[in-house]
Amino acid sequence: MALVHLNMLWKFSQNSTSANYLELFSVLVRGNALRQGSSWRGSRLLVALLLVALSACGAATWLYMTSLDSDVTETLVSQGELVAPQPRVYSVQCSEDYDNYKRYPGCTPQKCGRAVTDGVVTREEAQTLRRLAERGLALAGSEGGASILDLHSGALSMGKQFVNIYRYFGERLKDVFTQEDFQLYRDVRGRIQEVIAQTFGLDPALMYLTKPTFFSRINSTAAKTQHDEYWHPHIDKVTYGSFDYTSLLYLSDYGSDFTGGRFVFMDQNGNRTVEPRTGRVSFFSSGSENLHRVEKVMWGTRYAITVSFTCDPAHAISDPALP
Ligand SMILES: O=C(O)CCC(=O)C(=O)O
Ligand SMILES: [Fe+2]
Repeated sequence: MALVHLNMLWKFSQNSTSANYLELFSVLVRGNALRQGSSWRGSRLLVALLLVALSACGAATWLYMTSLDSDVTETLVSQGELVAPQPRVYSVQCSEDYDNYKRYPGCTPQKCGRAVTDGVVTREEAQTLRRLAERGLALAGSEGGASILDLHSGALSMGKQFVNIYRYFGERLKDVFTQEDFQLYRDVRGRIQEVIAQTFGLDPALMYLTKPTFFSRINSTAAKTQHDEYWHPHIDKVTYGSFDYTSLLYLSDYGSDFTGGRFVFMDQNGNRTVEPRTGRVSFFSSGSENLHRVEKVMWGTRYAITVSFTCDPAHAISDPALP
């Protein structure tokens, strides 16, 4: 279509000489200049004034809209930063959620907030855990969205459901995971527990690992079941019940391994994001003071581990172990 138009224009221009065009143009310009003189200058001034007024209106509207927009995003920690040796801590007021549960002195949140540290798990350790996740999830995986491997219960996404890796793969698992892999998971879990206790002023001996604790792999393929829709805003204490402190250990890098997939705290006055970085631990009290979501992954693959703690010994689980 566009080609036909271009051809027509070309043929048209062949029939009129450029001299004719120039003559016509100069007559028009001279005629206009003589007739319109000062009124032309006046209308140019008017147009300029109109443009200035319009830009001022535009700027004012933009300022007003951004001040109302609750979607304004602040980056708490970017991928490129290295937060070490001390965690970066942001305090928030505790919600009343904890009042609905039995209180455990030395553990139940009295101080709430969120924190990020790159000083607890090394990049190498995170890469080893990532390879563990890759091998485990390669056994099956969901049909899209997020895939989960829970080393404690053995739950592994398979198509639209879950299988139990310990039952389904039995002895063959020894070719996939080593005792050292599980030892590393236990070490890392212990260090995360320590840093959470230090940050929130708790007794680490009164905190217990709780379920689910899982590796997640997220890519940009469309989720086929609700299970695999990882992006919904949620409160961990509501979603998982037993959680008092949630931690996330990231096993890949925002920006180079994947895009999208930032972690978003959804506060009343705006969003605050944490950009995943290999070896980064992000942790927070699990009540509604920390409503959050994960952005949809646009490109690449994002790996993370969710490791969470309860104050209620009845909800404690033992560390995952190879059978
Ligand atoms: O992977 C993340 O960054 C967050 C996952 C999450 O919100 C959860 O496991 O409850
Ligand atoms: Fe969550």
